[in-house]
Amino acid sequence: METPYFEIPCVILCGGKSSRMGEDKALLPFSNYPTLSQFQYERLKPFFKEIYLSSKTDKFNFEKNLILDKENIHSPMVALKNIFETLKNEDKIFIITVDTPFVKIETIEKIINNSQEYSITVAKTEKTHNLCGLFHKSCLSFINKMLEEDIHKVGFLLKNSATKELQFEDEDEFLNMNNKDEYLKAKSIIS
Ligand SMILES: Nc1nc2c(ncn2[C@@H]2O[C@H](COP(=O)(O)OP(=O)(O)OP(=O)(O)O)[C@@H](O)[C@H]2O)c(=O)[nH]1
Repeated sequence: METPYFEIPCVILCGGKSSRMGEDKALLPFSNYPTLSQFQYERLKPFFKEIYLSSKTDKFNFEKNLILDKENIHSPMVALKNIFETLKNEDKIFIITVDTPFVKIETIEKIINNSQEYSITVAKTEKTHNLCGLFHKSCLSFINKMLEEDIHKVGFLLKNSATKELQFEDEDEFLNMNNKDEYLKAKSIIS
């Protein structure tokens, strides 16, 4: 099979509070990398025309492209706003979270290839993976409207946009690390 290459940017969300983890999950060691952020960045980089980390501060100790949030409040909606405003010449951006290191490239390819007529195309297994998918810049006006009204739920954005939820079967692929148990589980899978 040919290695995919996507002519769009990918942005990895790394600026959350990590309150359930108790420490910044973006900076936890993972696999052979000093941090999960670097793992996710290096793993996805070869497949996209550009790759970025989205965060509140430059807390990363490696060479990378970075998009800093302009607002201090913790919210993925704030991150999405800053991403679209920074990459303003891009129509479509692939968004993924730092804490989902097992999402397959074939899955990303399927999402991108099935996104044509939608504003947002995200992965779904039993639940919808709101921040694993392709977002079109047409979302930005609704994101701004939500932020004006202090609404921060990504689910609300999806419900009110032309969203396609693409079904996948492998739940393990979407393992995300919110707490220490999930981190230990992910580490045992990767090593
Ligand atoms: N850039 C940026 N990313 C964010 C922000 N808030 C959340 N994220 C990212 O969005 C993704 C989903 O966040 P969650 O895992 O639900 O929340 P979290 O804040 O990291 O963790 P909890 O405090 O335990 O809920 C993660 O990859 C976060 O790093 C933000 O304000 N700015």
